[in-house]
Amino acid sequence: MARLVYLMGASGVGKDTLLATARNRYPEWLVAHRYITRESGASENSIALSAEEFAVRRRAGLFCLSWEAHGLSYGLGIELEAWLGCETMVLVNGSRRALPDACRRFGERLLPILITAPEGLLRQRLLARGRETPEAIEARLVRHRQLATALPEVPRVDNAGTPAASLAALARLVTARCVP
Ligand SMILES: Nc1ncnc2c1ncn2[C@@H]1O[C@H](COP(=O)(O)OP(=O)(O)O)[C@@H](O)[C@H]1O
Ligand SMILES: O=P(O)(O)OC[C@H]1O[C@H](OP(=O)(O)OP(=O)(O)O)[C@H](O)[C@@H]1O
Repeated sequence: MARLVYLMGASGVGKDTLLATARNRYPEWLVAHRYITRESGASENSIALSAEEFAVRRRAGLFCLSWEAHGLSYGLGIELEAWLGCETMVLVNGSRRALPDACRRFGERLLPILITAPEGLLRQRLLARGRETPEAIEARLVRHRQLATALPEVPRVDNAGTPAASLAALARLVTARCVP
């Protein structure tokens, strides 16, 4: 069965970096791009849309999943469902708050995984990434604190170490849950 590996975790925890590492090591894993109402950052490969463009596409049903966070809109395109239809494994950078919608849309094909790192490291990484202002970074950490103890039942990958170590942990999880 095709699976949608749905990575979640605080902003700055390293989801996009892990996806880029995965894409490099496992070209057969399809990493889906996101549509976001901001420019793409260096550690990701997202498609920038204006708020108006995003709204038009949402109304037209072009997103299989969309959510709002940090004053921005995020969407995953319906193309992803065609990819799943080809019995491929698809990986996405998702939202914890959008997980119930993802479960409804993808059912048993969904494999949710929480990426974790201590808050001090998140702040350090967000500051080093330099995409947001210090105020916006603090707001992201506040959102994270509200969600820090959420989803105790979801399998986790600790990303306090190297991307290579996290990729190995992710691959073990995916193999255990997805390979018959
Ligand atoms: N395992 C890691 N070790 C050190 N730095 C990392 C690691 N993972 C990510 N980073 C760095 O942390 C910052 C945030 O990572 P990013 O992948 O953009 O996070 P997210 O997609 O979860 O917001 C980036 O500058 C990235 O280079
Ligand atoms: O419901 P939450 O789990 O808090 O997630 C909210 C959003 O925040 C993160 O995006 P962000 O713009 O920070 O970019 P990122 O994906 O690079 O972190 C994450 O990827 C989600 O899109």
